[in-house]
Amino acid sequence: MSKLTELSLKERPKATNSYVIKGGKPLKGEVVVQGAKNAALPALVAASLSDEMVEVKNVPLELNDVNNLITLLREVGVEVNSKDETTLTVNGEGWRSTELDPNIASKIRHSLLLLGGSIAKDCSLYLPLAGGCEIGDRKHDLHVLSLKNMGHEVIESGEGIRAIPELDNVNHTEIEFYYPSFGATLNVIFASVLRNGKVTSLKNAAKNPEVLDVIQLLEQMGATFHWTDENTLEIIGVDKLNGTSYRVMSDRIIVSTMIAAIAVTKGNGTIIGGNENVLETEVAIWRKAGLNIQQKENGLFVDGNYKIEPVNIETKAYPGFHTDIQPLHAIIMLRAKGSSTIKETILDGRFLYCEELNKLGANITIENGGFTCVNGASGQVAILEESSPLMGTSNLIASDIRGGAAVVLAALAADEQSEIANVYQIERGYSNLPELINTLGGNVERK
Ligand SMILES: CC(=O)N[C@H]1[C@@H](OP(=O)(O)OP(=O)(O)OC[C@H]2O[C@@H](n3ccc(=O)[nH]c3=O)[C@H](O)[C@@H]2O)O[C@H](CO)[C@@H](O)[C@@H]1O
Ligand SMILES: C=C(OP(=O)(O)O)C(=O)O
Repeated sequence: MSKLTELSLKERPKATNSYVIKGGKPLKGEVVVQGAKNAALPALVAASLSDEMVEVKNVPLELNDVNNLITLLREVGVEVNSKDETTLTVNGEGWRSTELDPNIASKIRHSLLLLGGSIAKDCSLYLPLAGGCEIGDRKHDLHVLSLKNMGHEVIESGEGIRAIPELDNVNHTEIEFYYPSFGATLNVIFASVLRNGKVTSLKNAAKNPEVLDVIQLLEQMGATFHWTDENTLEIIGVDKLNGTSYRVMSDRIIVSTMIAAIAVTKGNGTIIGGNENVLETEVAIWRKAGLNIQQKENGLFVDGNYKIEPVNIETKAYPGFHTDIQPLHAIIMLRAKGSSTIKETILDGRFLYCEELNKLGANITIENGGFTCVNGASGQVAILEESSPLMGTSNLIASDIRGGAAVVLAALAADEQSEIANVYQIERGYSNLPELINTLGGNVERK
């Protein structure tokens, strides 16, 4: 078993600054997607709640966010080792009270989950403000209020959050969310699973596939959950969690990325590991738009060589249209005959990528939608009109993970060459986007 040391991290290939994309070719063939970042990150925190070794398989180990979380877990005393290219072993016996390094904690959103983790392990934690994609005001009030409701001390300052477990105060707790926050649901779960004999009831819990994946891992570790109605999750605390081995689900956002890549280049191919059960709303919309998408035994087959009709969408909590997938949907709509709209109701800053698409010749305007987003900011609508064929350009910028990936896909559909900078953002969520695209016959080079 090799240890992921600082040295081995330094020995990783030199960071890529930009991608050079030569467009104009239909993507064809078969491609395999990696494990889901947004399931793997919480799975690693869940695994750290046991004092025994938990093996987590199908972890996208090359991702910047995964490496940052591993560093933070080690800072709090958790032992994390690599077993092979996609498997980590985690042992949480050494959890200790810590103040986390702001340089790392502030780079990722899911550093927030260490709050629930540390409380579960009866350790105090100072967490500098979490980061992640800059896609609007990303609030954390539900995280803080829930932990306080459970009886713990949580002190906020402008720079960070300090959580101090008060396990003697803990009793049965009822919590209700005004919105099914993904991260806050996980924090409630983590802070509750080890409260032996105590029940936490969470109304309006997030039920997205990544949360259900983590629940499945925790059940395998001996945790007890019960859905008392469609949206209320009861967590019945146990006194210990055992070691196990678990495989993280495939990344449904990368599956969607490859669907959009095939669609915008009018190609066809199979995305191995694709499962329409976790993309029901999105796949139904894309079929309505005209894509031929078929579930096969080994994945999703997509034929993009059809006329695309405009379809209007609105992002919503699962099972609604996923906000992370709307930039990829926009790429499919670039081919539509007629205008379409995207209403973003969850995060107010998610349309930065549209400016980059316009540099390639797209015809998108952003309007104030006259509604309020989940985070309280005023909401926007993107209006996508038909445009002339796209033309490559060299001054593209990746603003965030999914917006950045969307711009790469648009450049694939453009004539001539493009270059996109700031791909660190893309590589927080896609370790091998150029390789995935090149496997299908595309041409994306790292620079
Ligand atoms: C690492 C990870 O898995 N990130 C995903 C997760 O982020 P994250 O866990 O941050 O997303 P949430 O579901 O918590 O947030 C969604 C919305 O709720 C608001 N909110 C959230 C918490 C809170 O305490 N108060 C509050 O108002 C946020 O500002 C945002 O407007 O879900 C997002 C929404 O599907 C995705 O875009 C991210 O890819
Ligand atoms: C927004 C995302 O991630 P994060 O919450 O980590 O910024 C994402 O995965 O698209």
